[in-house]
Amino acid sequence: MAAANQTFVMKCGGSTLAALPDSFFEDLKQIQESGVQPVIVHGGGPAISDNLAKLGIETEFVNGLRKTTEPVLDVVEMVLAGSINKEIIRKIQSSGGKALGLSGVDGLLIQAKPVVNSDEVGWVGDVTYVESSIVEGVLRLGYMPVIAPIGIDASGQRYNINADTAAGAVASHLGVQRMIVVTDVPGIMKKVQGEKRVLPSVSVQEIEHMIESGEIYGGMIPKVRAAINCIQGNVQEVVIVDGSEPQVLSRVLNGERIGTKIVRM
Ligand SMILES: Nc1ncnc2c1ncn2[C@@H]1O[C@H](COP(=O)(O)OP(=O)(O)O)[C@@H](O)[C@H]1O
Ligand SMILES: CC(=O)N[C@@H](CCC(=O)OP(=O)(O)O)C(=O)O
Repeated sequence: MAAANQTFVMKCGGSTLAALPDSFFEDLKQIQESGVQPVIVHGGGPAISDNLAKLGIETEFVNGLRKTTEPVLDVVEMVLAGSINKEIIRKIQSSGGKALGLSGVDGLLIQAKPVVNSDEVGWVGDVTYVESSIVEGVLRLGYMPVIAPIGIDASGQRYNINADTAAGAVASHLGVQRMIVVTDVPGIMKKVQGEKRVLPSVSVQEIEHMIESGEIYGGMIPKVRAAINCIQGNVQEVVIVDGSEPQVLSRVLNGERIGTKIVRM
């Protein structure tokens, strides 16, 4: 196990949340008990899409970002800060862990401004500041913070923030060394001699090249962009892993080579 009192950020994607086995949450509880402090930022894209469909509200993505009108924003907040956040809290508590749910709106935790192409995507935000003292306070109380990626600005306007982007910003502002991105694929994959393989590590340059060539696309793009942004600061490495791998979190914390590591080079 990694050194006591080490804090790491874990981003948990909507693609994998429902399928995470009980053993994932047991692992999380053991990590917490060992004194390593997880900070969770979660997504929930598929659940948002399901709820919008049920309500008959159309939705579309522009370069991986959901076009967010006022009615879409209502559903995004309801699903992320409501049902998904509380489902994660219940699962952690059922496994004996201690968790406290927050959205980025609470205590002005995630402050945001409109993204540059807001004329295209509507109420989508970029993070301007993270009130890390709130996260640190929750950790001091002995709870793992579980954060829904809704942002807010000085006027009280809410924003829909991509969960990878929010997690990267939380990691940067907290100054943690490691961010673990839990998703539904075993890492960044690349075709090598006709066979798809997981890349054990990848540099910023290789990522840019793979985006250009179309080998990295869709939901992987905000992940690698967030990773690139945070490894320019204090964060030393971002690891992308599959949540269905047994004890994936403690294996990463123990230094096992699993998934794809994005490192400064
Ligand atoms: N090079 C790549 N290697 C692995 N997955 C990739 C790659 N490029 C794109 N993807 C896609 O990214 C998806 C993960 O992103 P996403 O569905 O948004 O997950 P999450 O909900 O965890 O954020 C994978 O399921 C896969 O379809
Ligand atoms: C702006 C934007 O696209 N926001 C995302 C927020 C949720 C998210 O990012 O969830 P995943 O991690 O499961 O993809 C959305 O509305 O789907």
